[in-house]
Amino acid sequence: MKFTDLNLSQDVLQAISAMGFEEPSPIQAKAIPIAMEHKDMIGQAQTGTGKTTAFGVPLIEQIDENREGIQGLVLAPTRELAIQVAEELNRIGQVKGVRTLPIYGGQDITRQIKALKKRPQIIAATPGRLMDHMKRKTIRLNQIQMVVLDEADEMLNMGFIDDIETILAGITSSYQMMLFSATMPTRIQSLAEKYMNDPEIVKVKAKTMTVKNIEQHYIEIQEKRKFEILCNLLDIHSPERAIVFGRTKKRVDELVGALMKRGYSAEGIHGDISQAKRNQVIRRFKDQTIEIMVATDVAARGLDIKGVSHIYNFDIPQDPESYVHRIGRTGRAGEKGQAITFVTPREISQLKTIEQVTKTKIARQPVPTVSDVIEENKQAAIEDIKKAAEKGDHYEYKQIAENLLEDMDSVTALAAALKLLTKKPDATPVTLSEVPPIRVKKDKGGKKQKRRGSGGHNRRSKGRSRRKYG
Ligand SMILES: Nc1ncnc2c1ncn2[C@@H]1O[C@H](COP(=O)(O)OP(=O)(O)OP(=O)(O)O)[C@@H](O)[C@H]1O
Ligand SMILES: [Mg+2]
Repeated sequence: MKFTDLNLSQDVLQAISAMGFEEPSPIQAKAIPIAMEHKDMIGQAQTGTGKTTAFGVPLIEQIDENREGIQGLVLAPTRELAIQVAEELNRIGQVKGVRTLPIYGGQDITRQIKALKKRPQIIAATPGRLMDHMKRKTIRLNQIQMVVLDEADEMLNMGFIDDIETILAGITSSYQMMLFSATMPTRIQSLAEKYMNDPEIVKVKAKTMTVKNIEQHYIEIQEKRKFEILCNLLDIHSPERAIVFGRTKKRVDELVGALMKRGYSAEGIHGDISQAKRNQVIRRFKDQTIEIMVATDVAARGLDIKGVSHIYNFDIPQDPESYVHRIGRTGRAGEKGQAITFVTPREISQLKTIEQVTKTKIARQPVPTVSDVIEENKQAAIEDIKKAAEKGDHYEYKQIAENLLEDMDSVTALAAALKLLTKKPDATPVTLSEVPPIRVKKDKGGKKQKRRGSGGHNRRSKGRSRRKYG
């Protein structure tokens, strides 16, 4: 199957080819023709398999670029995702001249109002900020023809459902609705169908919910040993880019501090960090100024960052869906990735639930020791020497080396040099607060505790909080 088989306009084909996509991914091949027939649909495919373009192409195709008014609306659960989706839609719409504006909390609203005057045809928004604009009448939803809920199961979860209903009720035109996610629990799917008109379910079937090119392991470990072991793993793996997921905002802050103390380049993202700072962290993570991003679940969904080679679940995720999305930040678009989850002895049943629901076997891995780290560092020192020897710019050391070898044999000299070159694990003392264990109790109706809030930030739960989001 080729993109040219999908009945697309020259403008969109040209944009897709400029994006470097050679052929449609399975979800794109399945979903695009159905969406182009103006049908409501629920699209489900694994993480990192191109769902954004699967809804982006039909969205752009159906926009009349010469008409005023917002015709397309994409809702996303976090600000970073709204920004990212807008970027991708702008790429797809580039040749056709379709403009998408991200609308999200934490950014100066007058700046957004100014940008809205340039008449984007699509907005990619977080619900909270969109509702602000609806109240101020700076965004009108009387021309909407297409609504997409990206991360639909999350958007229809307890924390967002009222906002979604308010937004949908504010749309006065008739529209096509598309829902996308890598996960779609049955409960949410039946709820979703209430908002849609006889939707087509478009699923890319796979044996497991998680992507097969992600190697998955867990390490059973006591709470207080987690940090040492994380450092050992980071030293052994030397990840290109890694995301470390922690359970709470405080946890994330403490982990960033502790990692920095040990000399790692890490920064954090969660809901209490200013949006400007959050955007900066993502930027610095993308350009590799920092190698480690520590995050709450605010970064679990949808984010597409090239070169994320490792995911560390410092704290086990609250539910199987969260696990799928967190580890799905690696192994995207056919790349390989590794995911490691720390499990305390009392959390083993939690791990079993994740394995059952995701139909995945997560292999147990022994706890890496300091001698594993030293072994790895020795190898690294040898590699460094080999590289330096190949480079050949050590002329001025040759005479000293020869002098040295008059006093001792070459093996002794080299062994001593290797010992000096081998990095010692950093043992700078750090302390982390204990986190309370997760509770997976359900309330009487079997529903999740209600989460409230907007734009993926400051989402406070009423009463007992069950799930802490950034
Ligand atoms: N047809 C294609 N050919 C090659 N690469 C593609 C194609 N479509 C999308 N991609 C790339 O694949 C990556 C993942 O795409 P995308 O973010 O849309 O995945 P997703 O299915 O939405 O994942 P998630 O469930 O995590 O949100 C992106 O970097 C995107 O540029
Ligand atoms: Mg996505």
